[in-house]
Amino acid sequence: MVINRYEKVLPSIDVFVCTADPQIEPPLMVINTVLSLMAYNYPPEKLNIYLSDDGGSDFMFYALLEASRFSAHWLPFCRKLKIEPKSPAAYFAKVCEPPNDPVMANEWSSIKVYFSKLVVKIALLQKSYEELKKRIDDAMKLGRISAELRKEHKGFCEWDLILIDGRETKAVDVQGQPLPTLVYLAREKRPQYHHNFKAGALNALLRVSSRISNGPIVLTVDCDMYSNNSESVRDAMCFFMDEERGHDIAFVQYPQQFDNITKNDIYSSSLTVTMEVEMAGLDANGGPCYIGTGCFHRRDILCGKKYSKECKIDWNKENTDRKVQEGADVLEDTCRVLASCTYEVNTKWGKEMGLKYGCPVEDVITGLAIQCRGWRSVFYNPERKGFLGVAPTTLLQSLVQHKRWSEGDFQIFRSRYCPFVYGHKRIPLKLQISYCFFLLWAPNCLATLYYAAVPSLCLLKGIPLFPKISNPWTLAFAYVMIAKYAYSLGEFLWYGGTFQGWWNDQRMWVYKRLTSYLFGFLETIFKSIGFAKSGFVVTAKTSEEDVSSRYEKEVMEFGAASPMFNILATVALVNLLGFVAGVKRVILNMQNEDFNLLALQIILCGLVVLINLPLYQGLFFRKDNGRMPSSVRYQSILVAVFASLLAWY
Ligand SMILES: O=c1ccn([C@@H]2O[C@H](COP(=O)(O)OP(=O)(O)O[C@H]3O[C@H](CO)[C@@H](O)[C@H](O)[C@H]3O)[C@@H](O)[C@H]2O)c(=O)[nH]1
Ligand SMILES: [Mn+2]
Repeated sequence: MVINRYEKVLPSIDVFVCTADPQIEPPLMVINTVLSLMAYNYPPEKLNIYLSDDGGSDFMFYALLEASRFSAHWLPFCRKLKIEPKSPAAYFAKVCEPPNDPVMANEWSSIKVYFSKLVVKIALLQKSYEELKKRIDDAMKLGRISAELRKEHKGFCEWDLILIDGRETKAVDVQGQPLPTLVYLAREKRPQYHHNFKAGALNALLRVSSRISNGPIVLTVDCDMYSNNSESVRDAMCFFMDEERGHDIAFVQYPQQFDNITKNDIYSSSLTVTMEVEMAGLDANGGPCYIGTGCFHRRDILCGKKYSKECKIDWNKENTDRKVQEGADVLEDTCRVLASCTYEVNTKWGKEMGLKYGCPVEDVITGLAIQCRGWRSVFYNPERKGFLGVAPTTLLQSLVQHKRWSEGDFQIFRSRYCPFVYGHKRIPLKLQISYCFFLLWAPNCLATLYYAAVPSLCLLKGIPLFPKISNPWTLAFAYVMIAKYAYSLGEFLWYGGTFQGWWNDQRMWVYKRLTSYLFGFLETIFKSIGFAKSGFVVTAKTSEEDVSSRYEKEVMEFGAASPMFNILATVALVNLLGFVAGVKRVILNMQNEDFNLLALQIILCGLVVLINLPLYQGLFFRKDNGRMPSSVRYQSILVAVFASLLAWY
């Protein structure tokens, strides 16, 4: 293996973790991610972990401080027991019994006690912190860490960031082995400067890390995506350090996979087919897109370097060139400037350097630009999953997430980065087309909207839209439909899904098109004429107890009112009315042509009704808090009845 030959010259790596909001991304989850990354099987002096906290929360800082202390116990423990995964929460959730060996068992128990205490401590603190915050006017910003805790570390008062300086001799764990460097960064923000969400955070990290450790390889991870495989760094290095084919590789992308998927995956959030089939397809057509998390980059390329035949890297040189000499205090001063909100004004950051600004999917557009500069990317999907994250656990969260994605993707299509224009002669045609498979999600809503509404409305009046069922051309329709769905079912089952899971996936296919893509489409149009501003709605990673218990039971969660639900409920009701009217018409006029004329339409309507069963249940039959809010119920009944009456006359 390349990696063994290169052990001495392994490049150092800077791992970037982003978090934005301590309320919906609990610090405890974030530090578990950080700890799992610190425990990579990689020389610790070459491993540097950076946490960007866009929430700028004292509380997150405190949790990270605790994590840095805990790591001195946790890392030796991981080494000794060779455990996997190396996120303490994920590990202890899976392994409830100590090992058989009595000495090991002792250690196991004591570390578990330490960790449980840490969990309780942080949980209690967060609880009192949140209570405090609630009581005190938010604007006063008084809800903070107690004075006693503040005295513990100067980072609470000053702008301090290096929690563990791997270069220092005292940065060792309880066994005397070196610890990886750990850095906390809360970049400066001011209302008059756009902070550019995650892209801005990653660019600040790129600059700051270049002063502190300057690793030639950078890994970006979302705060919920803990490392599930401690070999990932070494595996990725094999691609970059390959003597024959490594020189033009810009990034190695792992799939996004999740820890909290239920058996039948009610919101279709496992993205199995996307990750296993579509990403692999992109890989075969020229390289996967960058999807934000679980991705190893070469720093210079991420910062804008163009490809040329001569740029072979010498990993021997790479390592000695990059050593940083300054002491921690000087470094912190330099870094403060680099992370200030004015630093990027009139620079190329966000345009030609680093991650691109102004697009809700900063990752995809940045990856596309890198590929267009002549670089290759690699998709790597090992058997033991590399990263595991938290998938949305309510219908609305899932729809909102897809709105951001489809909107961002469509925005790329309409921008100067459109693969057919910008990618012309830069990337292969097949890759341009593959990109558009995703970039054109949003306008896809129009066809689905038509098929979900018009045939059922026409059915009310008995207007036929499709060929007669006795017409031989119907066979062509039938063939396409049956082949398509049989194929998709086969694909789904092949990758370990269940039949019910596939059915749920079909439902989400319809729902995403009727809401997420529609809103994404409209917002892109509004934005281009200056009516809307870009945002980034962070996906929640926790939920209330009854919500998560419904998620476990795979009961669809509606709960809050949202215009998205209004659309779904109205379409479902129109189809129900259309279906009933169609069936009635056929039964009443048995002898005449009606059946022959309307059969296909009735089948389509019937399928839409069938797929909407959980929605009718939420509208009319459920009593729990997750049912459809009554405002949505009344409004959608009103609109559906009105539309049906219009269609009737
Ligand atoms: O202003 C912000 C907003 C978000 N984030 C972080 O960005 C990450 C992704 O946010 P999340 O709400 O989890 O979005 P997802 O839809 O789950 O993210 C997917 O889609 C994003 C692009 O839309 C990519 O950036 C992500 O890597 C990818 O996992 C999280 O770690 C956030 O903490 C920030 O650091 N600053
Ligand atoms: Mn996420």
